[in-house]
Amino acid sequence: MNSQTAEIDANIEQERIDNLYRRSKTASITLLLISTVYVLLIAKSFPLAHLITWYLVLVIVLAGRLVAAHWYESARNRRHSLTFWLYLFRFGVFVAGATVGSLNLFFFSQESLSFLLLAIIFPFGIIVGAVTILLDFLAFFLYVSTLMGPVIFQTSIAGDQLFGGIGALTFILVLFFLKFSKEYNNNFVTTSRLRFENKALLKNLEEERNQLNNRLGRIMNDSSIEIFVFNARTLRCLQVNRGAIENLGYTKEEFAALHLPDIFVNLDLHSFSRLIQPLYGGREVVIHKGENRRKDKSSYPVEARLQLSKQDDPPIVVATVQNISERIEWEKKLIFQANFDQLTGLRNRHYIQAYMHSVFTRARRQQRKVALLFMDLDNFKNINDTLGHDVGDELLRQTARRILTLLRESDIAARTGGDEFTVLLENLHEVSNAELVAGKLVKEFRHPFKVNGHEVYTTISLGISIYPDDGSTLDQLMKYADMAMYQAKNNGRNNYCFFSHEMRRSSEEQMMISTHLRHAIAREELSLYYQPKIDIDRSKIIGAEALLRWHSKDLGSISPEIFIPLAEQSGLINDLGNWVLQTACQEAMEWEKRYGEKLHVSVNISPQQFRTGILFEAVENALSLSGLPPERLELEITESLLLQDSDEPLALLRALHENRIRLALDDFGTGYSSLSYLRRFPLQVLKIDRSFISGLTVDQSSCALVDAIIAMAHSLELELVAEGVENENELTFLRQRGVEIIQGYFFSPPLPVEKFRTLLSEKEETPQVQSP
Ligand SMILES: Nc1nc2c(ncn2[C@@H]2O[C@@H]3COP(=O)(O)O[C@H]4[C@@H](O)[C@H](n5cnc6c(=O)[nH]c(N)nc65)O[C@@H]4COP(=O)(O)O[C@H]3[C@H]2O)c(=O)[nH]1
Repeated sequence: MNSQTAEIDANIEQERIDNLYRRSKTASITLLLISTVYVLLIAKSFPLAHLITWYLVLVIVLAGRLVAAHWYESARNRRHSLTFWLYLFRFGVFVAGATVGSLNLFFFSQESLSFLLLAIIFPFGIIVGAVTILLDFLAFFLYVSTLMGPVIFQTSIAGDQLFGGIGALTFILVLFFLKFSKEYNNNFVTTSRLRFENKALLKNLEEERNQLNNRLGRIMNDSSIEIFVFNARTLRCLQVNRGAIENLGYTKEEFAALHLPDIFVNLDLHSFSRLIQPLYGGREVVIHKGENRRKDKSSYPVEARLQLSKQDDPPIVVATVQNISERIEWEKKLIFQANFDQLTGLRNRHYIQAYMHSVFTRARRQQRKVALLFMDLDNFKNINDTLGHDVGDELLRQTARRILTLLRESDIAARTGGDEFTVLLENLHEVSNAELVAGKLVKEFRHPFKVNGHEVYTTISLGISIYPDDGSTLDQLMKYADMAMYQAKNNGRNNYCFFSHEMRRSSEEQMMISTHLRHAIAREELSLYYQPKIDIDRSKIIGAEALLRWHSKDLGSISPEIFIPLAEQSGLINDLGNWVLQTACQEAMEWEKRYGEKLHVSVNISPQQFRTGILFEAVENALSLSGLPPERLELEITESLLLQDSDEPLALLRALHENRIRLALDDFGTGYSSLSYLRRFPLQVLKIDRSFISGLTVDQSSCALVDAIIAMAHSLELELVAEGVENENELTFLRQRGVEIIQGYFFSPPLPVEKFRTLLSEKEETPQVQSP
């Protein structure tokens, strides 16, 4: 039995005994009254002295019970145990029952039936009352047996059948009363138990709730969050937790004199009432972001959750307040990270994207234009690769500063990519204003940068698009400015260019051509033409240059001068280049097989093919597939490749040279032709560009230049090829200066495979001018 059950049992016992003693007073007095009446009723039939004696005994017994009840009430639990009081009560009941019952023992008459009924009804009446009063079965049993025992005894010994019958009936009724009392007592115990158990349960719940409240109270009090309780009407501060005291610097007593506006900056009675209005309408919480003022008048940002308790009178507002300084700092950092470029501190692409909407709206409203200037550093990649990333980063930082010095405050500059910068010029009256800024920017970048001890030269190419003339979305404007920038680059870099719709058309056209070009190999639309190279002295074809042709089934014939740059831009040049290498090598082997001619074949190689690093493998592959000896393959490279800062092309050219592949420098004289790089690179052939050849007969300077190139080639022991020879005069000029190999329309244009084969099969000493 656990302590709670024992306690409940003790409580039930206590209640039962309380009940017994409490009711015993009334019961005793009632019994005295009934007995008095009864004695008076039978006084005539029995000696009076006996009856008075009995009556006195009864009075004494009942007085004893009253004293016992009084004694219990005044001294219960203090001096004696419950068992003592129960025994005492049972004893009292026994004595009282025996006293009353003895009446029928001593004063019984068999003369009259009415006496008999009276003698039975009298104790029965008492028992009926006792059933509900005597909540102790043993006490009831003692009472009933002592009360009724004498009557049953007297009737059973009377010898009269009727008397005997009544006695028997009385006995049965006594048994019934005993059973009833037993059940009544059990009921009492059960109901009391239930009641005490419920009470204990409620007490437990209450204790738990108090514990929880205490714990919550403690936690709330110790929390760093500030908690304020205000009178909702007067806004007087009623209660605060430790967090509030510590954060605001007031004492508890000082708080008691404060009102909400003393703590919450910018919240007076009126604005606060408006703020908490929804709480009266049923909303649970109102969130208020503002500032709290400390005692020293400093303030800090807070987020307050306001809740209303309408049950209190007057209603109270509980404000749970959190210092959000750190959160705001984080938010600021996040906003910065999301919108600003970490390296340069300029805005980033995300910012521009988010900002553009309002820029367009403003421009529409004010009927002004917006210019988007898009630029990149012309040789940033080289600087980064050769001088390192630290220099690259610093250069970008200085670029940002340089851009900012030229802009007005209302202009927006952003870094929108690696070395890409975007400038937004709002509020333009004239498009020419944008041109002015663009011109200043380009000019500014002509001055060198001082970066980590290096003097770095970098120019910018800049494209401009205009809202709303060129486009109405940021994507369009960016795309068009980008196109314009590429145009600026094509125009020779270091300048700016406005977007034009012509540009867009040509860009769309280029896009379309690129798309078709992607499928050109698979659709077998490509072919190679071969232009013979003639050894003038021997009047003999000594080789041929392979020139790519594309006849698109959808677009018709497209010049290599159009599709080769597109292939270079899109990266397709590698696939095309590999195809050219394989086809040309195989064809050169065909010439040998068919006509016994061991001619060399020249293939043009784009600088892009050098960048990917797969050229060497592609050359090896073409040679091994065709079986062409490497010394009969000539690769024509352009000057721009040799001008690259990187050592990669040089290493590759050396590797090709070591593998006995011939290397020719194409278009010599058009770029920065210089002796130094001619010496550095393992070249065997120099091709004089056709622009000089065509100028030979008309222009003295071309003659001088060609003379110089020839002298240079001879001094370096390089083989010379003059391309674009179109007439006798040019041929004579070149022959006189010792140029041995000629290529040009004068002898033959580039020919399709079959025609070139026919040319070879004819084996004419000097080929005649032919048409393709
Ligand atoms: N006016 C005139 N032109 C003459 C004469 N003789 C030859 N030509 C043309 O001059 C160009 C010579 O090729 P290129 O300078 O390498 O210039 C080539 C070359 O840079 C590029 N290209 C052609 N095929 C390929 C290729 O397979 N790969 C690469 N990477 N580029 C190629 O396309 C350019 C143009 O090629 P084509 O249109 O075939 O133009 C060819 C040829 O048809 C002449 O007497 N007078």
